Amino acid sequence: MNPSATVAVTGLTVRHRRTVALDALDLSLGPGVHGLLGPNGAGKTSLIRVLATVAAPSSGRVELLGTDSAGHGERTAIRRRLGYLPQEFGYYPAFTVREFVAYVAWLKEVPADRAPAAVERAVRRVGLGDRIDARMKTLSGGMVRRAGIAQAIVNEPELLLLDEPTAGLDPEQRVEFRALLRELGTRATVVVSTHLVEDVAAACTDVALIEAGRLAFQGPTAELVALGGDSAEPGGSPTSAVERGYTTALRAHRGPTGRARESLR
Ligand SMILES: Nc1ncnc2c1ncn2[C@@H]1O[C@H](COP(=O)(O)OP(=O)(O)OP(=O)(O)O)[C@@H](O)[C@H]1O
Repeated sequence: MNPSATVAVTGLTVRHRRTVALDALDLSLGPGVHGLLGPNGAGKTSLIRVLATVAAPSSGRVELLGTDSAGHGERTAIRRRLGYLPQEFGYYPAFTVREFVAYVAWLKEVPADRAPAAVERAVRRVGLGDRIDARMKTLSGGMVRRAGIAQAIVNEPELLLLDEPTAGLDPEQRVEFRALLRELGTRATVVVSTHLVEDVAAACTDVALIEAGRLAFQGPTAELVALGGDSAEPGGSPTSAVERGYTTALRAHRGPTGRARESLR
């Protein structure tokens, strides 16, 4: 396990009643943008929820930002330094975008003298500057998602966890959001769960592919692309190259029986 890792997970098992969502997973991540990929039900949300400290592991060890997250006090300290966008999140519909993001800044203990500027900067960074004083209930679904991203980055987190952040964003916003991700990943450890391979091709330095609660592939995006081999189609796009790598890695992980087995690396 890399000693400089900001996320170090060993033997992580998460069970929901009889379902094993994560099966003794080992994972180590450092700064950069990590695309978290996998089929429906692979365990992506279960993993992000444990990393966000909102769900407890059934067993295993989870070290975040150099601290074991098992202790209550440690979790509180970690939360100040992380940002989290859940797949679905609640908000007071009568809050303005500014109030919504400021409330999270307060929860994260952003110093009061710095909070107003931090809120404005986060809202501007997601392209909602002109709607900062609009009430949440008047926003479109994609705008609510962007407000959700703003609350996740308001404390300049060292660990940023985004569960399907591009769902509902229009194409222009997706392009801008990917640029923001790349910028955030120069300093922070960013984990983005997504089904959109375009997100991975455009914004992720690394990929972790999970299936049936186990790691099927982990490495630089270029390595996943290389696994897919040369394009059969002339002028194949970077997106189709990631798709081929994804499929090849999953098939190798499943083996000839078609069932998941040990990870590739
Ligand atoms: N609250 C729950 N109760 C029971 N089973 C659950 C619960 N949450 C998740 N599961 C199960 O755990 C497994 C992993 O689910 P999880 O949501 O982590 O997958 P995912 O990779 O995020 O899926 P998707 O791509 O569909 O969002 C699935 O089999 C799912 O049905």
